Amino acid sequence: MAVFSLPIPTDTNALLLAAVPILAAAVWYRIQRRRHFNLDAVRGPACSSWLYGNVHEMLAGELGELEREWASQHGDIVRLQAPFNAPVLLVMDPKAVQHVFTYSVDNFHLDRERNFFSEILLGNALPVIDGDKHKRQRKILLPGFSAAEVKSHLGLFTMDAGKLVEKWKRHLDSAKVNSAVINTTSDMTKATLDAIGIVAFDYTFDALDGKENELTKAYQDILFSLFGKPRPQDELFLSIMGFLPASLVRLLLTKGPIPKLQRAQAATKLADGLIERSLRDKQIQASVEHDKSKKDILSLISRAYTSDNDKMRLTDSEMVSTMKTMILAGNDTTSTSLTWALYELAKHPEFQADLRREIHERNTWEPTFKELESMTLLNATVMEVLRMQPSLGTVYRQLVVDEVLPLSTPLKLKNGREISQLPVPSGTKMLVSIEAYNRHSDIWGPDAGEFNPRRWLDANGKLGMKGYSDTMTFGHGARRCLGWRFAVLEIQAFLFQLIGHLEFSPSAGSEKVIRMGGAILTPIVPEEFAKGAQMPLTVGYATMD
Ligand code: HEM
Repeated sequence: MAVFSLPIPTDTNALLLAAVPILAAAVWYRIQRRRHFNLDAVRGPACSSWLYGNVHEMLAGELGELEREWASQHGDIVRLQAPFNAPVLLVMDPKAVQHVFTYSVDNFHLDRERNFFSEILLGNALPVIDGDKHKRQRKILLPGFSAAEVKSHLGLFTMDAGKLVEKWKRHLDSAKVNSAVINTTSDMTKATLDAIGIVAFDYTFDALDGKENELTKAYQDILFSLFGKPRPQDELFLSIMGFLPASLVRLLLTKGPIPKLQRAQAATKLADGLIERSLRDKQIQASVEHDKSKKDILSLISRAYTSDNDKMRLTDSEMVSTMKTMILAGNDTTSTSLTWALYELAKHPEFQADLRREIHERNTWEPTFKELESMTLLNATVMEVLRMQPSLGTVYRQLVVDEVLPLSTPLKLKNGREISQLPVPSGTKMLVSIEAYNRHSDIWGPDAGEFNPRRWLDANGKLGMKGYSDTMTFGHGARRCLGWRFAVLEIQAFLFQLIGHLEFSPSAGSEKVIRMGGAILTPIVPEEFAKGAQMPLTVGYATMD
């Protein structure tokens, strides 16, 4: 019998039956391909050191510089090298970045080794935990960050911004000058620390008034000193930690003679003491008075703490960790964004003048939440600054399952083959670039690298459809920044006062400023690296219309 005369199954069941082995073979083939895909096939820059790798070159440089160069040579996913030739993927492809954030808590965990350092500062807080623990804690905290709660802090933000304006005006008056160069970043950090102290746990730092406070000093530049400008041997140290059990690493880091970490330990000890004292007072207040009028986050959480529902109750150590997170995650990020906002506006004087006009048109120094929300240029400025200058330029992840990354643009491999999705094995480490997403020309057009707040406006000059969630500045998905509404309102309120009252222009120092990533996007004058964050701008009185 000829082959062609073999009976061909014609009914649906038989067709399905025949399709099963074919489908199974296809699935098996895909799984095998995923498993056996070798990341060495992904292109990346040459690396001269097997021992140190080349990740540190990127983290120690100006944010975005090397990333852009590598993307133009190798594509939007680049293979870098950690010490001992371990692959690290630099992820800049927009679809892949979104995918990582969306599945962060389950599949793309925090980087194990870097997380040990965050743990020293924060304990078992939200930005340090993964999986179900993370989901539970986030559910408890979310109500404290709702739009209604956040609105109630506007008066405080306006007052603190007013204090900063007064301080800089006093500086000009006492020097009897109309303008002077001021290191804006230093006072900005103090002003936002004062705000977060009250907002988070009703604590008065009075940092802007120059009150000596051990905690203020301990937290000054702490993230930059811990994570900023890593050296090759720091990356080697991290890699060696990867071979050790977690308990031994924790022992080494907490008891070892590492100056950076000793400073972090000291800051943590101080913060723990202060927060534990405040916490005890709040718990007594919450249980005795049932005072629902207090809006600070600690009061809100304390009320939850007295809840009868076990699942909705934070433990003592979780409460302390949460408060430390508010100070660390909420302060440097916001003050940095504000500092970069002044820098961008100083470099764009016409736009600064237009924004000032919009502020003066309000005829008030105490705008309501609704008024701030309705201000076209103010919101366009905040969105554009957050796009161009994301406080966290890069986040670190480690895959805990085999995954396939979807890609916006096909990726060319070393052998010339193009792939439209990238299989990545479990355990792979990744640097996920928020900055690359925010400046990607496929999303933002050919002028993606330029500061242009008007890109947020439609043809009628009104705020268009895009909003704060269109950039990756606050992350995305299950780990999206809990405090984004706080940050946006605080930045709006501060810019309203600062631009309304004062005028900012570049100085000789600000022309030299570079953007250091690694930790928080920090403005640094390279030849004065030891001085830490600096943004020297010329500050003068604004012309009142
Ligand atoms: C401009 C200011 C801010 C920026 C750019 C920013 C950015 C971010 C980003 C990118 C993440 C996600 C990190 C990741 O996926 O690994 C994050 C998480 C977080 N942020 Fe912010 N943040 C800002 C302000 C704040 C403020 C004011 C607070 C609190 C008052 C805050 C609290 C948090 C917390 C608790 C998390 C962890 C969320 C989670 O893991 O579920 N942030 N932030």
